Order: sequence, then structure tokens, then C-alpha cells
Amino acid sequence: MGVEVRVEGLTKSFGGQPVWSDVSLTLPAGEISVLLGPSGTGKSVFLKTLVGLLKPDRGAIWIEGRDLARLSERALYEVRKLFGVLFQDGALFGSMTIYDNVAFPLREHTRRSESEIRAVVHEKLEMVGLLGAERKLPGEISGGMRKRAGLARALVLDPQIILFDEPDSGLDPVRTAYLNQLIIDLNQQTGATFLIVTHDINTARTVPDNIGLIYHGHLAMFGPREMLLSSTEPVVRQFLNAQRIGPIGMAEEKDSDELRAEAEAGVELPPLPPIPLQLAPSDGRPRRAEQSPGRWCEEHDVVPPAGSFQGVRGSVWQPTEALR
Ligand SMILES: Nc1ncnc2c1ncn2[C@@H]1O[C@H](COP(=O)(O)OP(=O)(O)OP(=O)(O)O)[C@@H](O)[C@H]1O
Repeated sequence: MGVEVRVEGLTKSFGGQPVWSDVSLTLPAGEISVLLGPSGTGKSVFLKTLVGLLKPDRGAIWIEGRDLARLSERALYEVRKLFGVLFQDGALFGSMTIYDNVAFPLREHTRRSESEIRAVVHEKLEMVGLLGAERKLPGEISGGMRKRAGLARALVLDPQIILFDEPDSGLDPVRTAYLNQLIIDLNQQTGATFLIVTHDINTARTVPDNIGLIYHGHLAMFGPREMLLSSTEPVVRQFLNAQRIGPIGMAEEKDSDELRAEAEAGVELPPLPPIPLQLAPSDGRPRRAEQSPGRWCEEHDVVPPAGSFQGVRGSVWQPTEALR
């Protein structure tokens, strides 16, 4: 089962320039959370700070009673084993086969024999639908397969927390749909706590249990999926509708003159799109943190956007098919 990650008042700057300040949120154990935000707002920096690759200026990251921000390098080395990270491009070693790439953390961090390693590597490659590709080099497989290989490598130490940095970047919509289903199924199988950084609105709307939005150096919002998807905050509406109208500009934030001009021109953001159903696991069982659709809205007296919670849930993922 995954572990809770509690972030309190986290601030990170480079050369005196804050990337984001005072970020507080809790990733509930075993749930899937998504982090959204315009480009350059520091989402990757946030993931790197969580895993201890970057040190925050202030604040705490509580995991199992330990504050990662205050641990020594040695203690951090141990805590890092709780994490699996899927970097944007899979971050595979180009000269190593897929098998050796996936085996790498086991050879580095454990004393397992080669036959034990083989069993784990095969198990994880099977989980991501890559059995049969072991002898290939990263350059010989597609971008989607490289991401799967990166994911298999992220899984070999049985992490409690898995961080995904834009898993869908560079993938076509069909591959993105396969990958999203794989993410749901892996969460179902492993019970680990997932945090996904993505720009894909469809992923953000259907995959997570919780959503956060970083904007203008702060965490604008973080909470259950329905809270964000029904929010009337202009920045949320603009982002979810992929509009130019609203507070987010080309170079991050629009100034007050630009916003006034928009208001005077009478341009308005369109209403929020309907809230879709969450993706369902392929095993036909409910998601680990399943809530009935519309429950959060009902409990908080929020009227969801018209047409919400309609349609058919889920799809069946076939690993062998995904390889082709
Ligand atoms: N090691 C570093 N040293 C100095 N500045 C850095 C470092 N890493 C990131 N930055 C800066 O921090 C800011 C946030 O970068 P980051 O890559 O986290 O944004 P992002 O939200 O993930 O962007 P995108 O969505 O485009 O991937 C950028 O201005 C970047 O130049």
C-alpha cells in the first residue's frame, strides 16, 4: 500500500528568484493525483524537490514521520527507495538493452542474484506490456515503448510513491489512452501513491482522484477531482477550457491592462466542460479510492457543469496489442 506525502509551506527559488512559494498539499496514500500548470511554473522542480534531488528553501515534506527536507544525504538515499520516477523521456541509458536498463536499479541497490533479477525484470516488463522487447536498445523502439520501459524501471524496487513527469508528452492520442489505462491498472495492482505532471487536459479530467494547479508561483488549488473540475476560478476555467481569455498569458501572467481590455471587449470564458467519468481499471473492480460520480459536488452543494457524469466507463487494455 502506498504512503501519504504531506507537503507543508514548501518554497523553492533559484538565485533568489522563487519558482513557487508556500506550497502545501497532501497526496493521499494509494490515490492518483495530477499536477497541472502553465509551462515554466515549476512542476518538474516540484517533483525533483519531492524526491530529494533539489533542496527546498523552506518547508517540510513529511513521509512516514520523516521530513525529507531535513534528512542527511545518507538518510535521503534510503528514503529515495520509496520512490519510483518516470522522467519525461524515459531517461534510459542509450547503450544498454531494455533488459539491462530495467535491471539497473536492482543491480545498483540490491544484492539479488541474476536469476532473481531476471524474474523481477520479466514481471515488470509484463506489467507494462513489453515482454519480448528485452534485447532491443532504446533507440530501436518507439517513444511510447520507451516510456513503458522507463515505467518498468521505475517499478523494479516496488516503490510506494510513483512520480510521472509528463508521461503523455510526445505521444499520439491513442498511445496516451493506452498509457492512461496502464497507469490506472498499475495503481490498482500496486496500491502506490501516484503523482502525475501533465499538460493533457483529458488525462487530468479522467485519470486522477485529486488535481492541483500551480499558477503564478503558488498552488492555486489542490483537492478532489470534482472540486477542481467544477471550480469557477477564472484561472481554472481558462486552463480546463484551453482558452487565451483569462489570467494566464503567453509569458505566464497577464497584466491588469490586458485583463481590463478583455473585460471591456466583453469577451468571456466559456462555461466549464462537463465532468467526465473517471477511467476504470481493466480488472472490472472499482478503483481503490472510488467515489460515486457527483458525490463531492453533492456533499458540497456544488452544481456540476451541465452534462457531467455521463457516458461509459473505462476500456479494456490489452498489453500485446499496445506493443504493435
Ligand atoms: N537547476 C535549476 N537551476 C536554475 N533554474 C532552474 C533549475 N531547474 C529549473 N529551473 C527553472 O525553474 C523554472 C521552472 O522549471 P520547470 O521545468 O520545473 O517548469 P515546468 O512547470 O515543469 O515546465 P514545463 O511544463 O514546460 O515542463 C524555469 O524557469 C526553469 O528555468
